[in-house]
Amino acid sequence: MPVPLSGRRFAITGGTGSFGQAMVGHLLAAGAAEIRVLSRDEAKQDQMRGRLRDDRVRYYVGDVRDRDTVRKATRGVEFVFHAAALKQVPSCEFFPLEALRTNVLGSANVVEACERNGVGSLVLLSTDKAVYPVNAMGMTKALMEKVAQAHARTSPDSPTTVSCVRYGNVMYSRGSVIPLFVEQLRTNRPLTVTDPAMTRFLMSLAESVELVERAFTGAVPGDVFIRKASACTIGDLVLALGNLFGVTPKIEVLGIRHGEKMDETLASREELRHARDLGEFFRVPLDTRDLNYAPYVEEGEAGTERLFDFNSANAPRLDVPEIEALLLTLPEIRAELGTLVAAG
Ligand SMILES: O=c1ccn([C@@H]2O[C@H](COP(=O)(O)OP(=O)(O)O[C@H]3O[C@H](CO)[C@@H](O)[C@H](O)[C@H]3O)[C@@H](O)[C@H]2O)c(=O)[nH]1
Repeated sequence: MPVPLSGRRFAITGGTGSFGQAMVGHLLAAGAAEIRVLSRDEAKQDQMRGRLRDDRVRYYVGDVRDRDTVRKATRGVEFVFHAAALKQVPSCEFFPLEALRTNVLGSANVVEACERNGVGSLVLLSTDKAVYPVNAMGMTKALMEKVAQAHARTSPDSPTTVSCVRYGNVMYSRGSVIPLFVEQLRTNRPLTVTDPAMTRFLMSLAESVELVERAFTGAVPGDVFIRKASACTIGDLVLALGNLFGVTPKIEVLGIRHGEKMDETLASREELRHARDLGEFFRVPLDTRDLNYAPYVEEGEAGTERLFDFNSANAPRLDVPEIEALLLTLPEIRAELGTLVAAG
C-alpha cells in the first residue's frame, strides 16, 4: 500500500545533491508539509533556496559526521532519506579515512538519530560499487549497508524501518562522465575515455527517486532494494553522444583510474539466492539467522543451485540507438542540443 506523501514531514541528508534536489521536487509536488535539507555547503543551499522559493523546505547546514546535528535535523520528521556521502571513487582512494568518517560513521549517526527521534522509515542510498567492493568508496558503502542491516537485526522493536537502495550510475549527476563528455564536445576537445570496453548501469534521476519511494513504502527492516537497470559500454556512450551532437568525437584514452572496475555488480549471486524478484526490482531481505549456525551446518540450506551475479556485463545491454533515445530523455541534453540548433 503506497504511503501518501501529502502532509508528511521529511529530511534528506545530502539534500542539495542531484538526488536530493530531484527528491525535494518530487515531494513538494506531492504536497509534503515540510522537507529538511541537511548538507555541508551553505552556498548550494542558498542557490536551492533562491531557485525553489518554497518555505516548506528548511535548510540545515551541518555534517552527518556530527551526531548532534543529525539528531536536530531529524527531530519531528516521519521519513528520512540518507544521500550524504563521499562518492568520488578516485578521491576516496586517496582519503579512505574521510570516506569512512562520512559513509560509515556518518551513516551510523543517521541510523541512531532516526531511532532516537522515532522516525518511521529511513532509506539509505547505496551503490553497485558496494558489491564485491574493490575501492574505498564501495567498501565504505558496503559497511554502511551492514550498519543498516545490523540495526534491523539487533533492534527488532525499533520504531524505524531501516532499509537500503542500491543503484548504478545516475545519468548527468554532478561530477559524472556524461556532463564531462558534453562539456568536452561543446568546447571541441577530445573525449577523455578511460576504457571503451568498460560497462556501467545507467539510470535516470527519476528512476532513482522511484526506487527510493519504493523502498520507503514497501521495505521491511534490513531490506535492500535494487533496480534491474540496463547497462552500456563507455565506447557506445561516446558513439551515442557523438551521433546526437552530429560529430565524430576525438578520443583520448586515459586507461582505468584508481580503484575502478571494468564492470559493476548490482546484486551478488549470494544475495540472489534469497532475493525476491519483483519484476523491475529485486528485494534482498535480511538474513535473519542468528549466530547459532549449528542447524544450518548440520541440516544444510535449501537452494544451493548455481546462480550468477547481476552485473553490467550480463545485464540487458543498451545499443547505440537505445543510448541515444535514453540521453534524449535528459533535459540537460535537450537543452544542449537546443543551444546548438539555435547557434546554427
Ligand atoms: O573522464 C572520464 C571519466 C569517467 N569515465 C568512465 O565513465 C564511467 C562512469 O564514470 P563516472 O561517471 O565518473 O562514474 P563512476 O566512477 O562509475 O561512479 C559514479 O557512479 C557510481 C555508481 O556506480 C556512484 O556511486 C558514484 O558516486 C559515481 O561517481 C566509468 O567507466 C569511467 O571509467 C571516462 O571514460 N572518462
